[in-house]
Parts: sequence; C-alpha cells; structure tokens
Amino acid sequence: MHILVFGRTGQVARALQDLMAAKPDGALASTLTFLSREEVDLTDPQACSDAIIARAPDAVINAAAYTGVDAAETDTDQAHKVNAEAPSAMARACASQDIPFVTISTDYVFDGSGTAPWSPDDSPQPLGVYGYSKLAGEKAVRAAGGRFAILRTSWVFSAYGQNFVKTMLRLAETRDSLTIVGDQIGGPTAAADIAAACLRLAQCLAADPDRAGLYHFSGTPDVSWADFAREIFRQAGVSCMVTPISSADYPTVAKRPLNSRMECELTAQTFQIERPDWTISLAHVLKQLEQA
Ligand SMILES: NC(=O)C1=CN([C@@H]2O[C@H](COP(=O)(O)OP(=O)(O)OC[C@H]3O[C@@H](n4cnc5c(N)ncnc54)[C@H](O)[C@@H]3O)[C@@H](O)[C@H]2O)C=CC1
Repeated sequence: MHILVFGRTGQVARALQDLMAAKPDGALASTLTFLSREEVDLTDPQACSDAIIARAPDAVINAAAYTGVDAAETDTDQAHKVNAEAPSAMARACASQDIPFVTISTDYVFDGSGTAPWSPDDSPQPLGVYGYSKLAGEKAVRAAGGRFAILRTSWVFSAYGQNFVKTMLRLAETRDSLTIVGDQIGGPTAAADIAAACLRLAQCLAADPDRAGLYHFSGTPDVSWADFAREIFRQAGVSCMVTPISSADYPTVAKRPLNSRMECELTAQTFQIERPDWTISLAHVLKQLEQA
C-alpha cells in the first residue's frame, strides 16, 4: 500500500519515518512518501489535491498543520488555509479516488469545561483561532465523505521539533526549580504512537469504508503539565523542583482548555488501538534524545 504523507519535518511525520526505518521491508505493509512544504504548500489547497491526483496513492495521511496556537490568534487567514482549506481539498480529492484519508485534529476544539473525558459525540466549542481552524477542517473533511478518519489527539511529544519534553529538559539545564501549570489536565501522547495509529487507520479504512469517522486518541494516564514535568525529570534523572501554578498565573495569548481528557473507547473498539501508556513512550523518547 502506497501512502502519501503531507508533512516531512513535523513530529508525527518524523515518527512515521522512524516507523518505516525500524521495520524490515514489507513488515509495515506500506510504503510511505513524504511531501515537504517546499513540494506542496498547504496555503495552496489546489496544490494539495493536485498532488494526490498526480501521485495516485492508495491512501493519504495529513501530518502537516499550522500548530502555532498563540501565533494563530493574529495569523487567522494562514491558520484557516492550512488547517481547514487544505484538509478539505485533500479529503475531496481522496473521496473522488475512493482512497482512505487520515487527518489529525486536537483537544483544542473543546472549551475545557468540566472534568469528564470528552467523547467524539460532545459538542466542540474552541477557545481560540487554532481550535476554530482545526474544527473547520474537521467539518470540511466530514462533508467530503468517503473513507476518512479524523484522529483527535493531545499534548504531542517526541524527540523532534518543539515540544514540552524538550522545553523542560532545556530549562532544567539552567534552573533547579520551575513553576508549571497544574490545573490543565490531559493525556500526553507520543508522536510515535500517533504515527502507528494513523497507519492502522489508513490500512483499516482501505479494507472497510464503514469505519470512517471521528476518533479520539491520547496517552494514559491523564495528568497536569506539572505532573508531566515531574515524570520527565524523574525518568531523565534530572533534579529540578516543580511547583504547580494556575493557568491564571501563566497568561498566554490564546486561552488553553483546562480539561483535555479524552474518551478513547470508540477508537479501541473500532480499531483495537488502546490508549498508550505515555510514561513508557516517554522512556523511548528520552533514550532517542540521549542517542542524538
Ligand atoms: N503538537 C501538539 O501538541 C498537538 C498537535 N496536534 C495535531 O497533530 C498534528 C501533528 O502535529 P505535530 O507533528 O506536533 O506538528 P509540527 O508542528 O511538529 O509539524 C507541523 C508540520 O506542518 C508543516 N507545515 C506547516 N505549515 C505548512 C504549510 N503551509 N505547508 C506545508 N506544510 C506546512 C510543518 O513544516 C511541519 O512539518 C497536527 O495536525 C496538529 O494540529 C494535536 C494536538 C496537540
């Protein structure tokens, strides 16, 4: 199965490349081709659908996105193009070819109220432009129909790019104590686990279009950012004291949801993908960083 992936340098795209490299020929049952921003810019939705038609893949994974949550507040047009119009064009092209389309969305489509895990049936109510742009993308992908899967995930970390794990390790090089937000709760999710889930979804949708839909996928257990930081330091053997603070004491341009817990039961039932234990995935990432 030939899978075309939008994105080459992002966390999930790099994790997909790792999966390919780790598996001997044939074991992945898929060949992946990655499209960089230089090859196809997602601000040009027509170029996205043209690339799909021209390359005639068996499935498409969209691992590219405008992920600057704060920057999006003032860069609305760009965020909307990349997160809504581009996936819309990709989904329509895939539906026209009757091939699976897997795209990734976010917990930021929710307003973070309450403490119950969000189910895929709950009504989204984003707090900022980034969440709105991703939600607009979800709606357009659903409207396109076909063999689509939208995989909402949260708190992505890996050995690549910018993420919380790397930020914590960098800060701890010069600090012996940190104040970290303790009232936002969610499931940290390794890019490697998301990559494996995306592949499985693409392969399942190729066999069975009835499994098309919206799914949640996040690491377990749910924790606060402060708890996440403590576990990073514990596993890395770094001595750095973590004091939890409230979101109100750490103002950001875009408001963040307090409750990012996600109900992932439908994903488990439909694809036999369980919530990964992020503490185990974290150990792999720390090892990867150590070897880099
Ligand atoms: N990073 C996180 O904590 C979370 C991410 N997500 C979603 O997961 C998915 C993957 O996220 P990450 O791998 O962390 O993202 P990332 O920020 O590491 O990578 C994004 C990729 O998109 C590409 N890109 C951005 N603008 C582009 C454009 N105009 N044209 C072509 N390519 C462009 C970048 O070059 C990069 O390769 C995204 O859909 C994101 O919205 C969901 C929840 C949390």
